[in-house]
Parts: sequence; structure tokens; C-alpha cells
Amino acid sequence: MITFNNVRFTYGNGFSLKIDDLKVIKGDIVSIIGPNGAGKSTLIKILSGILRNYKGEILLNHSDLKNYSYKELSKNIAVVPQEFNTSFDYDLESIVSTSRIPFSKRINFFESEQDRRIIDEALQTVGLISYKNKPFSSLSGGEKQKVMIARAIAQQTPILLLDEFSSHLDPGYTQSLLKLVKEMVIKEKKTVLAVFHDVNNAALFSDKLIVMKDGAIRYSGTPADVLNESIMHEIFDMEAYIIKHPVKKVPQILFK
Ligand SMILES: Nc1ncnc2c1ncn2[C@@H]1O[C@H](COP(=O)(O)OP(=O)(O)OP(=O)(O)O)[C@@H](O)[C@H]1O
Repeated sequence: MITFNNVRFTYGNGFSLKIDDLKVIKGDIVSIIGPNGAGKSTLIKILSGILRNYKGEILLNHSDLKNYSYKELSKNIAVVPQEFNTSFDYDLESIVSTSRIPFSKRINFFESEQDRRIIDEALQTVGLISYKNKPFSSLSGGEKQKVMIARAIAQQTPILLLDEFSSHLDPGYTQSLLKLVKEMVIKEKKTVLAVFHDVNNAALFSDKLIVMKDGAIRYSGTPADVLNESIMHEIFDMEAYIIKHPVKKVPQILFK
């Protein structure tokens, strides 16, 4: 369970994040939508421990987030970031293997047999096992994103933070990955907080949606609660038709 109480954060350039009350319940898939610059990634970075100088309280399983060491946090939360730059040209296996460092009992990290199996399975899951000794820089944008997803899978955490994790993926792969993550979440009772620009995918993938604008949560609820013409107009300044998915019955938007 994740709880935000009166959280405030500013970069010092005028933007401020104000999250008065946010609860994410274990096993839920919650997605954040909102226009560019709304503060979606900032919220993800605060929860993942990258930005620590916030005011207010964030509880992770009833303990203050600030009391978690990076190692403990990494055992609880895996992140697929929006941007991924590596300074060195590691091969895929090495990049995915960094997910196992929090589980090492030694100061120097040596992968165990079990770690190697978990890393291979994760690369297999995203379809890149045959590339495992290739340099990361030789991959396409979508393939790099798959490596970051494999890394998060191999971290085997109860919570996944996904910041536009499907933005570089083709539609077929996006569909299969959303399905895979959803199955994994249900089977392993994981909790997901995801950021989406694709509102239709967010509605299909999520139990709940959070709508952010100007650093604050404006609306939250089920996709049916928040995906309507008036909220889409207010938040995105867009004209949309709302239709119902023929099978899943969740709302989907069409440009007018
Ligand atoms: N490192 C930073 N230093 C200063 N300002 C920042 C920094 N990162 C983000 N910002 C500013 O904070 C605001 C919120 O940014 P954030 O990346 O959280 O938005 P977002 O909702 O994820 O946007 P997008 O949909 O474009 O990815 C923006 O105005 C952005 O310019």
C-alpha cells in the first residue's frame, strides 16, 4: 500500500507538485494521465527515491519512505523510467543483472545461479534472450525499452512504477506487453503505478485512473468515472467522442 499525505515538492523553477491525498492499494493497477508538464514523472521520481527533498508524508507499507535505504527500496519498487541513458556500453545481460544487486549479501556483486536464471527468464519474456550479449547501444528505442522492462521484471518487486513504458513500442508489442504485465500483476499480486499518454491504453490496462494537471490531482476514479468529454476538454483542451470498448466495456476516446 502506498499513501501520499500532503506531499509538496518544487524544483525551484516555479513548478510545484501538490499531492494532498493519494492511496494505491495492493494489487491495483493505477495509471496517471495528464498533459505534458503536469508532474506525472515527478511523482514517479519521488516515489522511486530519486527526488527525496519533498515535504509531507509518503508511506510505503505503513513505513515512511524516507526511512527506506536505497537497497530496501529497490527490493520493493522497480522502475521502468521514461528515459534511459547508460554511460557505459554494457551488454543486455549486464544491464538486466543490475536488478539483482539489492538481493546480494556481499559487498561485491556476483550473480548466483538463481540470479542468472531470473535474468534469462526476464530477457526471454521480452523476447530478447538471443540478444543478451549484444551492446545496449546497438538496440532500437523499442528494444532498449524492452531491456528496461526485463530489468524491472527481474527485480521481482511487489511494486512496479512504469513511466510511459510502452511509448517506444509498436502497437502489437504494446498490446502483448500490457497483457503480460496485467497477467503478472494478477498472478503475483503486484501493485502498479503507471504513466500513460495513450488514454485508451490507460483505460484498458488500469483499475483506476488519476488525472493530473499543473502539479495536482484533478480527478481520480475508474476509467468510466473520469473518461468523459468534459474532463478530456478541461484537462487536455481536446474535443473527443467517448465510445465504449465493444468487449471490455471501458470508455475509449476518439478525436472529434
Ligand atoms: N530536473 C528538473 N529540473 C527543473 N524542472 C524540472 C525538472 N524535471 C521536470 N521539471 C519541470 O517540472 C514540471 C513537471 O515535469 P514532469 O516531467 O513531472 O511532467 P510530466 O507530466 O511527466 O510531463 P511529460 O508528459 O511531458 O513527460 C515541468 O514543468 C518540467 O519542466
